Amino acid sequence: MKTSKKTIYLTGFMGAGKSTVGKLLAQKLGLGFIDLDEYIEEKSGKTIPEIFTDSGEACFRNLESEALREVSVKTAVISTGGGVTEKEENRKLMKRTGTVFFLDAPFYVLYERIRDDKSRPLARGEKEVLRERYENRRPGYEWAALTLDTKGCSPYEVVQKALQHFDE
Ligand SMILES: Nc1ncnc2c1ncn2[C@@H]1O[C@H](COP(=O)(O)OP(=O)(O)OP(=O)(O)O)[C@@H](O)[C@H]1O
Ligand SMILES: O=C(O)C1=C[C@@H](O)[C@@H](O)[C@H](O)C1
Ligand SMILES: [Mg+2]
Repeated sequence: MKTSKKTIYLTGFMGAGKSTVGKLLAQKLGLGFIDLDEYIEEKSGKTIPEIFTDSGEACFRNLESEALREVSVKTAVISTGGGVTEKEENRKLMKRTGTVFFLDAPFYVLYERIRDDKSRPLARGEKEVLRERYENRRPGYEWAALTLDTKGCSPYEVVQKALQHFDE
């Protein structure tokens, strides 16, 4: 499938490279870049760990959906948070307003990328609980229009793979 749509959503589990790849892809396409997690942090004046600690995951999910609605009118590469695909309303909104990519990798690859980074509240707990979350979320990710396998690829190589899906 080729795309010419100007709003690009990158989805996938924590550590898939959405933020890293999104920034590079936006440069290559000459589009703006929005990182949904950073957008939420700027809007709320709190870091994501602070939001989770002060208000809990359910509150974060509401802020996330609200932020997604706001950015969905932009022409940009939008790197989402790892849990944005959990809600059907978010998946439908992304599909309606842009092209959705799924950055895929096996759990063990992702775990190695995120295990020492404490900025993700949901990645701080037990490895097996995180693996279960990954398995439960896969159908939501697989719902994307385009899947990019990132295993063994550098972020630059993932960008090259993504670019193959765009019209000139
Ligand atoms: N293709 C890749 N190969 C190796 N390391 C990568 C790759 N993509 C990202 N990384 C590294 O993995 C870590 C997580 O990447 P990044 O923050 O982009 O993930 P994310 O998908 O945005 O995660 P989150 O859902 O938590 O926002 C970073 O240290 C980044 O440098
Ligand atoms: O996978 C998730 O649920 C999350 C991923 C991050 O991008 C942040 O949105 C937050 O840490 C939650
Ligand atoms: Mg990110």
